[in-house]
Amino acid sequence: MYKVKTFNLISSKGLERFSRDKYEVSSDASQPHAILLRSHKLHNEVLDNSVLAVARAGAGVNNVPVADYSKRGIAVFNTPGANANAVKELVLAGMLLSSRGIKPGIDHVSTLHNISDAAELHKTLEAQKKQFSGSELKGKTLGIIGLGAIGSLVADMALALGMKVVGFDPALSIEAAWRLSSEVQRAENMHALLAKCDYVSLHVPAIEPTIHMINADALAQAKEGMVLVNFARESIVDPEAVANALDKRILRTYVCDFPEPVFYGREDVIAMPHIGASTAEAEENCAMMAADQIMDFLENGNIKNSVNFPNVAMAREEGQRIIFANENVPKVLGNVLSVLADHNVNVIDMVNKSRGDLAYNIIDVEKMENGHVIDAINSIEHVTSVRLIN
Ligand SMILES: NC(=O)c1ccc[n+]([C@@H]2O[C@H](COP(=O)([O-])OP(=O)(O)OC[C@H]3O[C@@H](n4cnc5c(N)ncnc54)[C@H](O)[C@@H]3O)[C@@H](O)[C@H]2O)c1
Ligand SMILES: O=C(O)[C@H](O)COP(=O)(O)O
Repeated sequence: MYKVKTFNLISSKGLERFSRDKYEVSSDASQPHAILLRSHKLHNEVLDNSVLAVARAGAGVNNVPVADYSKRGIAVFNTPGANANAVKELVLAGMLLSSRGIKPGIDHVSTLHNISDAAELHKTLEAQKKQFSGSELKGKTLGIIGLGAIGSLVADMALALGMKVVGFDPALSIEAAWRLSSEVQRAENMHALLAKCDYVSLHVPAIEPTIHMINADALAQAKEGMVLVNFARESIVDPEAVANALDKRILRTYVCDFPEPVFYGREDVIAMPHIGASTAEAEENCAMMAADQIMDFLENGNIKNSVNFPNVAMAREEGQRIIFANENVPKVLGNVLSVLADHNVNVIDMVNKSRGDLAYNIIDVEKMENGHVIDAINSIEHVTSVRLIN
């Protein structure tokens, strides 16, 4: 029986993927084989040695200490693109809220509840509505920083609305480049993008090079009156620098999914409670993808959408499967094969792949009589985890 421990509310559509005869899934599982979570922060959790995999039902893995887990041979997964449409739609809402008097207009209407005569109410509203006029998105320029799953959908949406789109992504993958519309203009650097855009939307992961990438220096380059939209992470912007740019009217509005104390009381900040991915569809997509990835990893050792391990998949053969991870240094695979030879174990098929400092291996072998093989592999220098699947 495999045990999966959950944090956060995970969609039942995902939890139902785990068959009850093979899996025990609960928020209080002890000695779990896998963790399934959303935004719960794992940095302060002591993780049982039983854990083989951590799956983030979502995109951002900044709540998971990935580097520490890599050293322990724990595979970390996310669910690329599974919530991208939900975020894209809220980006549109954010841009519309920043451009039209939608929120103040609705608030104003609710203050007129004591006018009981319909004709008088209509007359008052018509007389006052000029305070809530705005401008259109069509014809304006949107800059997108980060053109991955979300950024590329935001680009398509903006082009369909008649906006011009400028993008910046120095780490763009080939796959993401294929997805991108040829109408997206490429900015040479972030400053060039900031200088010419009426709206700028951030879609980068929270990693060392992106922390506070929107700081005082960057905002000094911004086109006056720009709207900054941040559905990525709070740490991508320096909140003090954003507040300062709003004070100086360099920024017209800051739209974000990550409220900060410094923004309270400001009418030029539209802050939402991290609900970019909070749609039934996104929650289901993420949970189902994460559950499938955990099951294929636990049952077959296959890896898809890991953020620290290489993608590896090998069809199952008769016999048994040995799976091990190791530091990516010479001789480890050779030493493991020597152990198998010493114990008279016949190899049927194998795959070895590396990613950065890590290597991952699947070896299918004829059924072994000797129970000490796994212990022997475990004691080889640089092997970080090993297991046997029957
Ligand atoms: N508000 C929410 O609820 C919500 C939901 C989903 C994702 N997110 C956030 O959005 C981020 C992006 O999600 P995604 O699904 O598009 O991820 P993704 O991995 O598909 O795309 C991220 C893109 O950012 C690019 N990038 C990396 N460093 C960069 C840099 N320094 N400058 C410019 N581009 C850079 C990458 O090359 C990649 O193309 C996530 O990491 C997460 O933090 C938030
Ligand atoms: O990175 C993500 O996928 C989002 O921030 C979603 O977070 P959530 O799963 O807590 O809604």
